[in-house]
Amino acid sequence: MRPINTGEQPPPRSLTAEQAWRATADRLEGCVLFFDFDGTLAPVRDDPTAVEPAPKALAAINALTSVVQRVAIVSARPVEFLRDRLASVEGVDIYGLYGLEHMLASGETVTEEAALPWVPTMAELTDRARAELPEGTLVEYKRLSVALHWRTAPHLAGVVEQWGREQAERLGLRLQVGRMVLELKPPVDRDKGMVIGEAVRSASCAWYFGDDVSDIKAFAALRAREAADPDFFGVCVAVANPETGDEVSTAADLTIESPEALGDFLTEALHRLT
Ligand SMILES: O=P(O)(O)OC[C@H]1O[C@H](O[C@H]2O[C@H](CO)[C@@H](O)[C@H](O)[C@H]2O)[C@H](O)[C@@H](O)[C@@H]1O
Repeated sequence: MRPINTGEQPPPRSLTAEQAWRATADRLEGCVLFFDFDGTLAPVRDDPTAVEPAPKALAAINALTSVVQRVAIVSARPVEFLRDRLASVEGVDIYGLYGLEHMLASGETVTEEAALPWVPTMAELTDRARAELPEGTLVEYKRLSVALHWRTAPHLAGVVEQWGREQAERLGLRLQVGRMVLELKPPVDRDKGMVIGEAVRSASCAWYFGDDVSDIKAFAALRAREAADPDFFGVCVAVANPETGDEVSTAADLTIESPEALGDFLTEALHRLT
């Protein structure tokens, strides 16, 4: 299947973790750490409701919140889900549904107004998907988007993709591919790249950790910020997996083997930065 919404792939550059942490140490007060959730912080599971962040990564993030200026999660999941999974971490900002939702410091969740008229469409689409798609498809309703999963029935990939494309055409929705999933979203201009582009305007340094093609736009936003301001230091980190192939790693500066290995990497980072 042809990838959708992958964004521009920036050229790779040569950077070691050691060099990256050293440059970060010089800019700690203006440094933001961004993390994707599924496949990055949380190991992939068959059941999307059963995932939990890797404990070591979570513990390191908790400690890092008082070392850098800001830590934020940027995910396709709803804010409510992320808030529940990250309940043990204090001081983390949350952007959900590709930035259609975000959580304020007060704890209140704000939804992008342009997306609200699409709530009924998503509910109807969910009902239709559950009625029409073959058994084995997992339909995940997320209020402002619908994810169609085939992880436990890989043979259904083609049928589900075809159905999703037809519905997107019929309803005027946008598509986002992911790891054994196709997501239908409102036609509202909001993606991880836009979230990052806005969030790093006043930062002097930022890291983005991601595993999937939707994260490449976030990488591109860091590259763009760096191109506009040579003093800004951005680091793109891929969390490897066999499903996405090397598309994300190719666009990244550094690659980490798994969410569990991310825990080790962040623990090491804590030692380097404190
Ligand atoms: O932006 P992310 O935080 O990376 O979210 C992307 C999608 O993650 C979830 O699906 C993926 O993880 C599931 C649980 O491990 C797995 O079963 C599924 O195959 C993966 O695609 C989530 O369920 C989706 O809604 C997100 O779009």
